[in-house]
Amino acid sequence: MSALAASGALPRASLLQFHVTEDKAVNLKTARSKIEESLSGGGGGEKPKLLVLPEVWNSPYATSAFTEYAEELPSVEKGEDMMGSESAKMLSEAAKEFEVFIVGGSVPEREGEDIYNTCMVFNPAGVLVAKHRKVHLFDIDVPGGISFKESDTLTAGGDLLTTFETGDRLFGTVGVGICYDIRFPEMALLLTKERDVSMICLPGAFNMTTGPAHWELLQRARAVDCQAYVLTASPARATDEMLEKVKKEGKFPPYTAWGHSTAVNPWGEVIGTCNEGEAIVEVEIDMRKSKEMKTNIPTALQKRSDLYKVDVEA
Ligand SMILES: O=C(O)CCC(=O)C(=O)O
Repeated sequence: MSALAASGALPRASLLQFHVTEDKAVNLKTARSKIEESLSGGGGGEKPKLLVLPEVWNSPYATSAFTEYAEELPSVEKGEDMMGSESAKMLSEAAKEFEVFIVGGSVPEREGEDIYNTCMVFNPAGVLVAKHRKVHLFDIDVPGGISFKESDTLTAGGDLLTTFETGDRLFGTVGVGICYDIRFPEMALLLTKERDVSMICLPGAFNMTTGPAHWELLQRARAVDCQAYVLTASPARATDEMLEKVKKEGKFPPYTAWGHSTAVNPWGEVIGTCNEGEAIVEVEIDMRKSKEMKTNIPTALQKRSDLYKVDVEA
């Protein structure tokens, strides 16, 4: 039995769901205060060791806003050089101060002429350890439902598999995707096949059409496909009053997020979730459950690669 099991102390992770406004300074302040709140340890128990923030938390979720709010972000290779990015600086400082892994939701990133939807991950020393640029852009048109075209302003990332290491006493190898990426089982399957992830974190911002139908379903599906935990964090849904204000005074079209930040275990069970308002969802993670599933139902070994392949280009 591992020391972890003997002490009974399983590591915890928290999903931070909060409102996003048109005011970047306010968004930075909100995110920082939610990080602090999630680690204030009211119950006297173990503090979470990993936090997940929502997709696009420093800017309105509007294609017309991304260029204006975009920041040049550091690269993993450049370590602590934050390139003057306020968002990277805040996340790095908070990770270091509170000694916690932060999967920093996503923010619009500028590199040359291109704008990406990018997730940065900081380790408890405040070092950038992973960066994922959304690979599958959210371009859909559901008549009578939702039309959105991220590719109007965003460029898709070219690196499919993003992971970081937390060690076997925490969450093992963790994969990262962003929102629409969750619809592509091949990506999740490759995270398992190539990197043997125990957990996949996906900041997201589903909507009122696909949210009720697919948000939880996709998370449970990916958890069972990959035999891993799936953690998502969404912005809180704007209240009617907030939406009215944006419609009257706002610069960008309003976006109504589904909310419902959720954690699913490798068995496919929802172990933590919330409604549409601001929330902090804290869950226990037992990465041995992922290993157990992979041993007990060894689908990875039973694939008929003679008949079909899920493959990644080097
Ligand atoms: O897949 C969906 O239905 C929603 C995706 C989305 O909102 C996003 O990628 O930002």
